Amino acid sequence: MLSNLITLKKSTFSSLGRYFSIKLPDEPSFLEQVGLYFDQAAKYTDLPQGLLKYIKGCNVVLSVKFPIELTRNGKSDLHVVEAFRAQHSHHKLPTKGGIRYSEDVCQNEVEALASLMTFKCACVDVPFGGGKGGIKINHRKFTEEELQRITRRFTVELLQKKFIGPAIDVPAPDYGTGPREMGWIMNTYTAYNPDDINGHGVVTGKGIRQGGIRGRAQATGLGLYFAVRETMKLEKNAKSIGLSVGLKDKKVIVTGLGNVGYWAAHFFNDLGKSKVVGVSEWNGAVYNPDGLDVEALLKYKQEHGTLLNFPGAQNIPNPEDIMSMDCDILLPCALEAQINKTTAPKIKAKVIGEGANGPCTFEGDRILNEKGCIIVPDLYANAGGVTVSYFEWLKNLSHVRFGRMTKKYEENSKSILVDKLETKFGKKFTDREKKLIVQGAGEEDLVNSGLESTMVDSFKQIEEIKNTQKISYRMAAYILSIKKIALSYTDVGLWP
Ligand SMILES: NC(=O)C1=CN([C@@H]2O[C@H](COP(=O)(O)OP(=O)(O)OC[C@H]3O[C@@H](n4cnc5c(N)ncnc54)[C@H](OP(=O)(O)O)[C@@H]3O)[C@@H](O)[C@H]2O)C=CC1
Ligand SMILES: O=C(O)CCC(=O)C(=O)O
Repeated sequence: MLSNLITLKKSTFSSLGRYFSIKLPDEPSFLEQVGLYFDQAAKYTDLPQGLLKYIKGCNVVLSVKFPIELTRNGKSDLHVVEAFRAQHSHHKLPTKGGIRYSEDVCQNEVEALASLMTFKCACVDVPFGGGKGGIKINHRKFTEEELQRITRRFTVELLQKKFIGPAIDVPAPDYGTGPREMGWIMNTYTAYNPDDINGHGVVTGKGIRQGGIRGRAQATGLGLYFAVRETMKLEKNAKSIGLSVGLKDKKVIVTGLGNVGYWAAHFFNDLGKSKVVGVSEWNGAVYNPDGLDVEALLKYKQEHGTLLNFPGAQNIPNPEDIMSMDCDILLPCALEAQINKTTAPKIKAKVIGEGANGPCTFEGDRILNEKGCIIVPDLYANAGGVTVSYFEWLKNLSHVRFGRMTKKYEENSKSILVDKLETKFGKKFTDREKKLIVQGAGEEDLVNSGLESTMVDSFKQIEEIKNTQKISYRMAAYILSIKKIALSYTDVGLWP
């Protein structure tokens, strides 16, 4: 079956599913928007048109419909579930990308998201092709048991079509999914493939007990923090938007207090010493110009199911309105197209850090650039998640936790060094100093350091192209990615 799919590259299997994503009035679809960015960037390369066309298009898309038995109001009936998985590029394998649960899921959306995954992985040197999947459901309307049956059934559909496996295609969390869903997928895969010793590597973003990695949950938010931190470190950037260098005391608004949004808010507060003044959710937003207590806000959301009426904050009933409130940095961390032709002119932020995929439409991006905003683009800014997913996959293939073989050895040898230094200089370190110097790196330390180094190195590569060509960060990131993907094809040539 896989060989069939591969020979039918560039075709799609969806005659059944809804094709188009939510179309804003007068704006192209999500997939067309990614195509427009790609075409704009491609003009800065001297790559042949045929190769560019191949890199741009989505290789294969699987569209399935399957039945689930549901009981509603005491009556049992079949409910038909629609789901998709797109593999945009096989220039590196496995393909990689999240699975989202949302009522807006459609073929156009998963293709757009899968292509962003290809460019994202290339941008930060993560050796995967791009993939993305989605189940068209409102996860809030199903019980945990029903969600489990839907997830496991979709996994079986993927298995039957050879669309999943540690060497083929490796899903991860996205909007509406998390470690729980990844655990169900892994358990279903390993039940059908008990002889696959690398079975745990079939998904990333799993819970730690299921073979997940410490630091994955935080990774996208932390990566977003590193990305914006690097951008605001540069004096020329800060000057161009009339702000001081750095993140300290900058007013931040976050849309979506989910996995990406919460951790981004946490790190901007904690590490950046910024002030989170506004946060939105799908059913409302809250604003406080003196700063919100992010940890208390998350607890409030978990207890009340809403952010509204959070003590000391002003309610903003329409979540979209939060984007036009006063702030320096806006972090869109919910769904795509939030910043568009209508909302972009009202935005007061000078810096946009794209935690979500595709939060700015092509027109929204044009308007913000015209206003002089700095946009740290999705394909770089939210790449922390897939970077740490790569580390998790490596952990699963090597069957050992990072740091397990080295931590104690490092501690012993550094203790000897500290003792020698104390004897030589006749002075003692304090217990705290000693602990800091001696402690060996554990899994989370190594993950965070690998993530920071990835985000810093990629920023330098993007910055160099930006300066040479005098273009936006988005264009520079696309050019960087397109050139890397092209090289992986031209290095080996075409076969057969
Ligand atoms: N998870 C990851 O590692 C990565 C995710 N991304 C992207 O980040 C974005 C968010 O993903 P993730 O954080 O994982 O998803 P989550 O499901 O964890 O969080 C999304 C949050 O957005 C809220 N929300 C929904 N609609 C709106 C709205 N109209 N306005 C404001 N908030 C809204 C949701 O509310 P509620 O909880 O009530 O549903 C939820 O809290 C997506 O675009 C995803 O593709 C990108 C890279 C990696
Ligand atoms: O962690 C991954 O594999 C992918 C995360 C993701 O879906 C994304 O970056 O959009």
